[in-house]
Amino acid sequence: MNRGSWTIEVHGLTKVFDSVAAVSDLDFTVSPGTVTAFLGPNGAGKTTTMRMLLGLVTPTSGRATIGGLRYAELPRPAATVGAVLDTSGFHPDHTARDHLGVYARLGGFARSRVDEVMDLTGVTPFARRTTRALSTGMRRRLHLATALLGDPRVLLLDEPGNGLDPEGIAWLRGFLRRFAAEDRTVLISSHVLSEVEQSAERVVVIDRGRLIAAGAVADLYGEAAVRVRSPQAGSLIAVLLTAHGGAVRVTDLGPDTVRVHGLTTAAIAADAAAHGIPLHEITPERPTLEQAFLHLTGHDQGDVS
Ligand SMILES: Nc1ncnc2c1ncn2[C@@H]1O[C@H](COP(=O)(O)OP(=O)(O)OP(=O)(O)O)[C@@H](O)[C@H]1O
Repeated sequence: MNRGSWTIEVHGLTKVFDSVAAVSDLDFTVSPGTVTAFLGPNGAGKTTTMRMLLGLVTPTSGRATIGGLRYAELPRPAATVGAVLDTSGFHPDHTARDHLGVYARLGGFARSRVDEVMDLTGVTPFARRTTRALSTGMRRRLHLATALLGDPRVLLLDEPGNGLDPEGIAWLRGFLRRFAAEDRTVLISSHVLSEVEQSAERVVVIDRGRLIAAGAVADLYGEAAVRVRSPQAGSLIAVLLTAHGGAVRVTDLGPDTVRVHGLTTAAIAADAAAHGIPLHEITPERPTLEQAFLHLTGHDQGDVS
């Protein structure tokens, strides 16, 4: 299978419900081999976009394709795309294993997949419990197991970390990374940014149905800064500005503390040492993804650096 064959492509995608534009002229791609996070505040249009990718909602205009085809055009959609969009829908009297057996039959998947996906997702220890007796985290795992029955090349998960404890989140992170490393395509929506920060390498950020940013997680952070505390902060500023001119920007944070933009910690420390200026603190700073996100979506209170 050639790389890129299961790329998700969204072009000019728009969905208007009555008078509400849930998704507006959205463009992005999600490539195989990486975990991509789909970020946006509540109501941003993430679920609607995923539903359009799965053919559950008809776009008002534009295209949402997987491997160049609309979901309904895929030769074996259930074996190509695994998805967890909502977490209801278990028969309460079925055991976890029964549930997977039913879905394996419905999807035409080998019975052996039931045990395989239970092992993959950690469902095996509660395989014999009825679904009504499962905790939220267990239900999450069972939904994921169901989505994996067809050994899909593409995985779409809506808020997959919801209801998972820290151990579950760490497990999910590792699972998604391993899954993507097999050159599979993974798109996970979230508004819990700290979760995504560690599991996704790429992000697509939307707000009010519109694309805000798309790219590598690292690129979202913007300019790094260095916090410096020195009893001779004034002298240090003079030295830095003389040596580096317009490349440097300095903000006062207090009588002896400044934030320096445009220089590394090593460069600042070297200049300070060369001029005999003592440093009591020198700390690289970068906005958290949370701050970058709030900044990008215009919901912040100002400075993100
Ligand atoms: N079936 C529908 N009918 C009318 N409006 C809808 C429908 N589905 C979604 N919307 C509206 O579309 C907008 C986007 O909703 P959507 O569920 O896609 O956002 P989301 O980013 O997934 O949000 P959340 O993080 O809260 O799940 C919201 O204003 C929502 O009220």
